Amino acid sequence: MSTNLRVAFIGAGNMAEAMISGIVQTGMLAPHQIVATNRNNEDRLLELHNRYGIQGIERDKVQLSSYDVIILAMKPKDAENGFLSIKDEIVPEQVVMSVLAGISTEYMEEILQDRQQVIRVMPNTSSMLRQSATAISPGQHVTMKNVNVAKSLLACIGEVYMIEEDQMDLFTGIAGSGPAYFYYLMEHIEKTALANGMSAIQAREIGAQTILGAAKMMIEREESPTQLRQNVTSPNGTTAAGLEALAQNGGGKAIKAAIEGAMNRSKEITSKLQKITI
Ligand SMILES: NC(=O)C1=CN([C@@H]2O[C@H](COP(=O)(O)OP(=O)(O)OC[C@H]3O[C@@H](n4cnc5c(N)ncnc54)[C@H](OP(=O)(O)O)[C@@H]3O)[C@@H](O)[C@H]2O)C=CC1
Ligand SMILES: O=C(O)[C@@H]1CCC=N1
Repeated sequence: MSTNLRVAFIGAGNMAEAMISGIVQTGMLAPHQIVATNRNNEDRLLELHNRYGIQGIERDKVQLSSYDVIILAMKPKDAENGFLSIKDEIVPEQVVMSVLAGISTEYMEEILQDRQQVIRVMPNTSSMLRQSATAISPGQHVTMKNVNVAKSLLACIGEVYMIEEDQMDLFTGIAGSGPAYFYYLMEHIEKTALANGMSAIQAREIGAQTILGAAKMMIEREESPTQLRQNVTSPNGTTAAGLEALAQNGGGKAIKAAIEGAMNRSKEITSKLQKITI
């Protein structure tokens, strides 16, 4: 499905690129319907233009009034500057999405004012291959039409989940930050494989295929993860030995700590920013 929608990314880093890559692949928007801008890295704007055909334009040359959707994608520490920099150029009919961790719709509405339509979004970098798990929480002034626009735009980058905003920190801990936990796991798989004589190329391919296969089983089969794990585990076999070593080394606790660590950091960002604005 193609549309006339025009989308502006304010912030042109890793997350913006992953989303642009996914959106352009679907053909829902032609590249010229997308602009990306940043603070001052012109080489990066040219790079995105060369890779995806989108417009990469310096901030002061982007006419925000001609875009339907504005997606903020700078770091949370730059949120205040970022939001204030668009405030006087937008109207409430436009929808402002933010992918910033810890930035609430309340913060966005307060800083932008005028009953601005806002949506908090948490994608992940698997957007690059259209495999993101993306959450959205609409603000209080956004129309159902624009929620649907957001859903169909974000469907270009993977699965979309509409969640209550009080679950957004947890979602961030599981899915926004989540790919990094699997990359970390993979780094250790590779390291161990190399230390035991396997080539780096083989280790990467075999480790990734194993993670992919397990993920597909969890998506396509009805058995619980516990059942799927038990199906791999023969009594007194190799998996039992591996799982025992994992438990003895705090594997489960480490996963819980990782998710809660990220979740708590998201909450901390929210409360620190509230202190700045109030
Ligand atoms: N990376 C990830 O996996 C995910 C990230 N996010 C969120 O996405 C956001 C961006 O992360 P990421 O892409 O990794 O960060 P990057 O550091 O890669 O990119 C940040 C971008 O923001 C730009 N920028 C900063 N301030 C402004 C401003 N005032 N106006 C316009 N552009 C500005 C920077 O421009 P310049 O280089 O010119 O300074 C840069 O292009 C974060 O808030 C993060 O929480 C959400 C989900 C996943
Ligand atoms: O690390 C971060 O803060 C961002 C948000 C989720 C993933 N990356």
